[in-house]
Amino acid sequence: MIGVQEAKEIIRARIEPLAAREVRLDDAWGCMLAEDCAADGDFPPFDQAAVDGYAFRFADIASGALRLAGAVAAGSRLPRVLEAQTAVRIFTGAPMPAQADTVVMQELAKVADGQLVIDDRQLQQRGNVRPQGSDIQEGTVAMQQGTVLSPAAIGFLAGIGRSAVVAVPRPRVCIIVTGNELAKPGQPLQHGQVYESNSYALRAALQQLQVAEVVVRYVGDDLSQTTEQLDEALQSADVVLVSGGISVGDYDYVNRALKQCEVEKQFYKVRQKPGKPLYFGTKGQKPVFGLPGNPASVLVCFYEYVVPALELLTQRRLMPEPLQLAIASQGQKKPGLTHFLKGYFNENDVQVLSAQESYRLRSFAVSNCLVCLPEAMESFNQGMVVQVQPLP
Ligand SMILES: Nc1nc2c(c(=O)[nH]1)N[C@H]1C(S)=C(S)[C@@H](COP(=O)(O)OP(=O)(O)OC[C@H]3O[C@@H](n4cnc5c(N)ncnc54)[C@H](O)[C@@H]3O)O[C@H]1N2
Ligand code: MOO
Repeated sequence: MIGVQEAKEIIRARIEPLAAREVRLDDAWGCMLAEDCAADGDFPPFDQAAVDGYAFRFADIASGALRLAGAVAAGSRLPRVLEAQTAVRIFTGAPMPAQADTVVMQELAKVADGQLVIDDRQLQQRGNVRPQGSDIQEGTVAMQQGTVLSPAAIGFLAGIGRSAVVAVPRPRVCIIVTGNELAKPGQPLQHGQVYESNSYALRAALQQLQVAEVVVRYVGDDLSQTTEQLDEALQSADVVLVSGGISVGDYDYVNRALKQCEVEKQFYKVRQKPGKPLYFGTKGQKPVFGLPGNPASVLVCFYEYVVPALELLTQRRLMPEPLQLAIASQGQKKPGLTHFLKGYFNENDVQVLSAQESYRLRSFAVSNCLVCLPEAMESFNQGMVVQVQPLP
């Protein structure tokens, strides 16, 4: 059995960032750009009217009245040339006619007897025009490698005509839920059954981090079923999480299925509570976690080991920074295992919650952090400073 730090170091050493690939813009939100994106043209692609009003040549105002001659709507594809001493009706986003260089807002102008009367003292040449290339010019870097694509970044890239980018993709995570005793929430329970909750907690935790695409598969306590589902998951997912079946019981088939699927064991069992029978292996580059099935063990192992793995795969920081805080109560602890306790912290201290057993989520459900008590510790006193991992 290995210690927590050693387990974390093995994960750090074995996981490589996901290879960048072409990602459709529709799927690229939250992904990290792996290329500099240069603009293929000028944007805006032509001089545009910035308001609804009238376009004309500024110099013509000095030479007398402007006659209204036609209109240009947004989307108009017919190139137009402005004749001398004329103005055209124009609308926001419409292409400026050649020769026109200024737009007056319709609220500050009127047309009388076919002639434009301007009442805008502030108006200057090129006023109310968005010049071609004023947002970005052809060949310039629109967005740099390493940028995490926000909704606005996705919109910006779409606006310069990109439909795909080379990016570190969102990992596809497959959760395999094992257990004959599991019933779906919402269905009546038979004797001996419990409600299946691990896939719900894991899916929600992954949704909250917004880094992964999640698929859930269910298997009974059966070696061939487990092997078959694991095999398919290894082919379609970037990360495989198995819930339960990793301990030493007669119906715990996950270890054998992992061997049959030629997953290379990197470690099994960690000196920690909860989650002692945690398994980590790799198939090629793909990480596989066997998460001990007790609901609190699954989630503790997710936050302590799977999230760091996702951070390595996606090259993004996902967990909040750990804190050092004074503990608000005293208590005992068995030496020889690192304990991860469900806690609640505020700016002053951290409270260790009751109901720490790994079969129950009651305290976890209202906690905001995990309190990490080191292996050698035997007891803790009020005021002792401990490491606290805030939950996302
Ligand atoms: N002889 C030993 N027995 C056990 C040991 C041990 O070292 N020696 N370790 C214990 C520890 S610690 C844990 S944690 C569990 C881990 O066991 P498994 O990973 O094989 O998990 P299961 O046996 O399948 O389930 C454990 C427990 O959790 C419930 N469970 C499982 N899946 C779900 C789910 N999706 N939703 C809700 N609840 C679930 C399951 O019904 C069991 O009660 O092993 C101990 N035993
Ligand atoms: O470690 Mo198990 O996770 O105690 O229940």
